[in-house]
Amino acid sequence: MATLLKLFPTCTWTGRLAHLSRKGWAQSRSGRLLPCFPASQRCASTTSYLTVEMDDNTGVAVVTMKSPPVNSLSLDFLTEFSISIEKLEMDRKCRGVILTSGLPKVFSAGLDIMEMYGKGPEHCAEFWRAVQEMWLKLYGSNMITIAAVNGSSPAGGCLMAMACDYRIMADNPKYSIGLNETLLGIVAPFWFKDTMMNTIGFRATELALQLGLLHNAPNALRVGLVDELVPEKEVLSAASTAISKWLAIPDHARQITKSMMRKPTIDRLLSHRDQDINNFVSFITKDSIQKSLQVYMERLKQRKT
Ligand SMILES: CC/C=C\CCC/C=C/C(=O)SCCNC(=O)CCNC(=O)[C@H](O)C(C)(C)COP(=O)(O)OP(=O)(O)OC[C@H]1O[C@@H](n2cnc3c(N)ncnc32)[C@H](O)[C@@H]1OP(=O)(O)O
Repeated sequence: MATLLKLFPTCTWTGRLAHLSRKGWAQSRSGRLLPCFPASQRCASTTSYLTVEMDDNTGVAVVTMKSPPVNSLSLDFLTEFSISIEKLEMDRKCRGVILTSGLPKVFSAGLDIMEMYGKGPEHCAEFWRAVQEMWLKLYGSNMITIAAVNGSSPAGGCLMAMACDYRIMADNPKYSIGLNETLLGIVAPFWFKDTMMNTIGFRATELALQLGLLHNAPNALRVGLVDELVPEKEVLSAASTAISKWLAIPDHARQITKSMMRKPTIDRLLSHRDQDINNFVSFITKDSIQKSLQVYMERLKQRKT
């Protein structure tokens, strides 16, 4: 408990653990005093954008993104996200993470466009490093990672989901997922492309990236961008069921296998990290690209009227 309190300073215990720590014993029917073990030990910590609920019994943490209106990935959000994943990674009891959204209709709207619009080169560089960090933490995690995609998930939101080991999406044709960067007049970087290729293969990625395809849920399942579709209300419970299969595999064997599959892709970014930041900064600060972002944002806002 001490370790978890160190990791989650704002931690509040739920279930019967608080009761146990006060009393610690229960009376059996025959009247004997028996040590009382809690049925479940849950620990929840909340930051500005995330809630992390750790269940010590299962070793699974549910990370819920809650940054209204659309869970866009701002610099602050990304920083908090990476810190939370790092903390879970260091927690020896945590073997798996379910990533989901606490907002209706949206898993994540992807990178916060306002972090890339009208900002100077230093800010853009800091932002891009945070985007890289989020991906490195998630794609390179030793933990089992399941994305419970309970809403739309364009661009950076899709990257987040693809960085997980398994994706379950709400069976709602109104929800879409994909790397739609070209629709904004921008280009998905090589490691976004690599992540998608590793997920759905070369040809499907070539089509998806050039056309900026946002697949609705049934199409996402068809191309293999998600692994399961379930009724919206069941996304989280389906993720719990799915993760139990992964938990049954010995950690060391699963982790080495995961690393074998993902390391070359991760190493490619690590060995070009600064160059990738410089590319991003010089691309995104171009007047023509700034104009494209402005037009895209205006269209987004007009859609509502
Ligand atoms: C060399 C490499 C160079 C560059 C690489 C860059 C890679 C970029 C990756 C990205 O992730 S770019 C972001 C792409 N994201 C999108 O295109 C998503 C846009 N949003 C939507 O499609 C929808 O908002 C939605 C997610 C489907 C949700 O729809 P809904 O109807 O529920 O909400 P609404 O559209 O009304 O939006 C509410 C509110 O939020 C603002 N918004 C939406 N998305 C973003 C975003 N990504 N960043 C910042 N702000 C966003 C939207 O404008 C509305 O604002 P308002 O209430 O003030 O009008």
